[in-house]
Amino acid sequence: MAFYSAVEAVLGVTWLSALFTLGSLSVFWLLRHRERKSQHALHNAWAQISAFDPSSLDRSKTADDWKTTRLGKATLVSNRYAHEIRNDERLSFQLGLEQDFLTTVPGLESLFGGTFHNGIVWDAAMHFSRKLNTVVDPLSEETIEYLQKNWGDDKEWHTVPLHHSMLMLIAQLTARLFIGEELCRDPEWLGIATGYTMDRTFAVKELQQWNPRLIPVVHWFLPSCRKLRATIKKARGFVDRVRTERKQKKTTADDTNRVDAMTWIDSVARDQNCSYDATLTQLRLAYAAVHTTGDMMTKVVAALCENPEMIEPLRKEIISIISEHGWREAALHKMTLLDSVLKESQRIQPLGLYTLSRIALEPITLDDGTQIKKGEQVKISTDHMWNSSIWPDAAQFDGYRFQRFRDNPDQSSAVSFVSLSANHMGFGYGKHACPGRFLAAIEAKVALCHLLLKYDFELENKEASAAQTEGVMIWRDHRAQLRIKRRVEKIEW
Ligand code: HEM
Repeated sequence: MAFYSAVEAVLGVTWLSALFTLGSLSVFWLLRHRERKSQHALHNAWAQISAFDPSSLDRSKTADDWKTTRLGKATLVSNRYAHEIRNDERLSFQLGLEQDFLTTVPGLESLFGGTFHNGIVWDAAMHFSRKLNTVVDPLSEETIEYLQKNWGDDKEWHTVPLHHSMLMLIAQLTARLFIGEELCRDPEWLGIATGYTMDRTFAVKELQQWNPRLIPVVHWFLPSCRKLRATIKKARGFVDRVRTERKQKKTTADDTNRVDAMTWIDSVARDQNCSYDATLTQLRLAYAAVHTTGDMMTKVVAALCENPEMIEPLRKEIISIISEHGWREAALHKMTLLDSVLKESQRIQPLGLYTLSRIALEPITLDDGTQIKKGEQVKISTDHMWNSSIWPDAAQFDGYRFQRFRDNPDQSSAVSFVSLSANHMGFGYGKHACPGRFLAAIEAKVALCHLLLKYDFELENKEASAAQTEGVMIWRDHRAQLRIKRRVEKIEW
C-alpha cells in the first residue's frame, strides 16, 4: 500500500481517476474505431472520381428495374418519387441538412438553419429576388472590372484557368450584392468567402468519419474545425468594420439606395425587431451562392467551347435584344436562347446525382408500397435529367432544346431556366427549391453577355476539361484551361 501511495503522490492522480481516464480513452477509441470501419466504405464511395457519362445513366429502358439502394446512412430512391416526396411534411429538410452538413457544430453553423439563424435571412433572400431589376447595373460594373483586370485586352490568344476564373468572377459579383462595394474587390475578403466553403466541406468530411456521439467533443480539437473558427473570426473583422463605417457615416440618399443583402437584411431585422449574426449570414450566403454558381458558369462555358456553333447565334440574340430593349433585367428575360443554353447545360451536368436529402420523422409508406423507416434518410436520384424517353437524345447537348419547347403548348410550362419540374431538378423541387436561382440566373446571364461579346474563347485541352463525378457530385475537371482573346464588341453597353 505504501508503494501505491508513493506512486499516487508522485503522479498526483488517484487510481480511480487513472482508471476513469483509461476507460474513457478506450470507449473513445472503440467508438472511433467502429465508426471509422463503417465510414470507410462510405468515404471511398464519396471520394471516388470517375468519368461522367450521361448515356450510362439513361433509364428510359430500365426505369422499372430501379431498386432503392444505400449510400452510407442514406437510402437512394428513384427520381419517380420526386413529386410525392417534395412537399411531404413528414420528411424533414432541416434534419437532412443537419446530418449532411453538421449545421449545429460551432464553426459550421453558418449553413441554413444553424443555431444562430432565424427567419429573417429567408425573408431577406426573397426580398432580394423581388428586386432583381436593381442588380443588373452593379453586376455589369463588376463583370467589366473583373474581366478588364483578369482577362485583359490582349488580342492574341492567352490562357486562364477555367474553373478558378469563373469562381472568382462569381465571388466578386456575389460579394458586390451581398456585402457591398467596400469589400467586393478586396482579395482578402474574396479569399475568405471562397475558402470558407472549401474548408467547411473538408471539415464536414473529416468529422463524418467520427462517431456522431463524439462530434460535439472532437470538433474542438480537429485542425480543420479550428481553422474554420479562425476564418469566422477573421471574417468578423471585415464585416464589423463595414458595419461600423456605415453607422458612422451620416445616412445619405446613396446609403438608403444601396443594393446589397446586408442593407436589406438590416432593414428586415429592424422591421421585425430581431437580431442576427451578420458575419455568419454573409458566410452562409457565400456558401450557398458562390461555388454553386461558379460551377454552373464553368460548365456552361465549357459546353459552349464544345458546341461552338452556339456562339454566333447567342451573340446575335444578345446584340439584337440589348439594341431594342436596353441593358435591363427585362431584356435578359427576352434572351430565350441564352436561357435555353443555361438550362440545357444544367440538365446534362447538374450539381449532383442526387438531391432532396430528407429525414423521415415517422414511418412512411410510399404510393407503391416502398417503406421508409422513422429516422431514415432519403435522397432522390436526378436520373430523369438523362432519360431519353423524357428528353430525346438525352446524352447530347442541344442548346436549342428548351427554346423549341417554348413554342410547344404541351411543354411550354417548365422551360425557363428558373422553372422547376420533377424531370429537371437542377435547383431542387418543391417548397425547399433554391430561392437563389433567380439571382444565379441573372448573374450568369450578365456575365455571359460580357464574355460572349468581348472575347473569343476555346478549351486548351478537351480531355483535361471533361466532366467527372466525385462521389455524388458532378464537376468539370478543375485543371481545365481556357484560351481567350479580346474581340471588338459591336454594341454600346
Ligand atoms: C447555380 C446555382 C445554384 C444551384 C445549382 C443551387 C441548387 C440548390 C438546390 C438543388 C437546392 C435545394 C436543396 C433541397 O431541396 O434539398 C437549393 C437550396 C437553397 N439554395 Fe441554392 N443553388 C444555387 C444558387 C443559390 C444562390 C445564388 C443562393 C443565395 C442567394 C442560394 C440559396 C439557397 C438556399 C437558401 C436554399 C435552401 C432553401 C430552403 O431553406 O428551403 N442558392 N439550392
